[in-house]
Amino acid sequence: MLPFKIAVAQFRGGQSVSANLAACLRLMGQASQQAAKMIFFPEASDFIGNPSEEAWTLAHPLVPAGPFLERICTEAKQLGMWCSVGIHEKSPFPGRLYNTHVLISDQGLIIESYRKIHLFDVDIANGPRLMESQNTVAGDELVAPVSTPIGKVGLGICYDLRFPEMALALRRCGADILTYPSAFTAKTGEAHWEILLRSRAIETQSYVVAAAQVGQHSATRFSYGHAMIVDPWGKVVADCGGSEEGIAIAPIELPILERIRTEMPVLNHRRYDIFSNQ
Ligand SMILES: O=C(O)CNC(=O)[C@H](CS)NC(=O)CCC(=O)C(=O)O
Repeated sequence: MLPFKIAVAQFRGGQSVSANLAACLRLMGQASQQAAKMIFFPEASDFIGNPSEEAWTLAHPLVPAGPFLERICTEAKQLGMWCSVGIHEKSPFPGRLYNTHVLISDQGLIIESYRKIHLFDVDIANGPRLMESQNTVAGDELVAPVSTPIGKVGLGICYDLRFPEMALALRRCGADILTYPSAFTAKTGEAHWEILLRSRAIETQSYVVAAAQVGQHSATRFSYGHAMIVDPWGKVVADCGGSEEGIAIAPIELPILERIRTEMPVLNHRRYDIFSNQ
């Protein structure tokens, strides 16, 4: 049997949920034409760059899901395509949201969700100053990798990819594919994005799939793009580039992953007797 193909997507999100939804549906159509079994969308695919009071009114819980997620689920079912998507989820704390990664099956069902555990509170000279925790509540759970037709998918989000202990924990829990829907800043993206993604792939010997926001979202917000797929050897096998909306396709070949893990069994070589597991 041929390996399943997946599509990693990028687009320039904005404040309008309907415009962002239209972009996602366009990209799902393209992925379907190329026979992708699963599509991966960026962090904050529902909206990005809105004032926080407006974000609170636009966000929905997962149950019942809001119109954005409902429509993506319907399309996933119609096309028979699995889907990973980053959205804002309304939290029980007034005015505050979770930054959530949702996994949808080819039956259009929400199979799993993960709330970002590392929040991006940074202040870089001549670079971004973003205080995510001002309107976002951190999740506090790692979610077990999800069985899908392409393999077991471990869920992260954006800034999480800077924390190798999380990637390794997902690998120990059985992940074959690590996913980081993202909205990386231009400055940090240029310096770190590809290196971080390849590092997580090499050290966990897993596929890494990172969908991305791209381009200018608002006067103050610009994302780096380069949505990509990295194979378990650390090779970039798909890259959407730094400017355009689009998808890039690659096959997921689990036999290659198994061979790499067998030939160099780094997981078995870890010295937890010296370096604590925690
Ligand atoms: O708030 C939203 O609506 C969407 N969320 C984001 O854009 C998040 C939090 S501000 N961005 C990142 O985590 C960038 C990380 C990054 O750029 C790095 O680690 O260098």
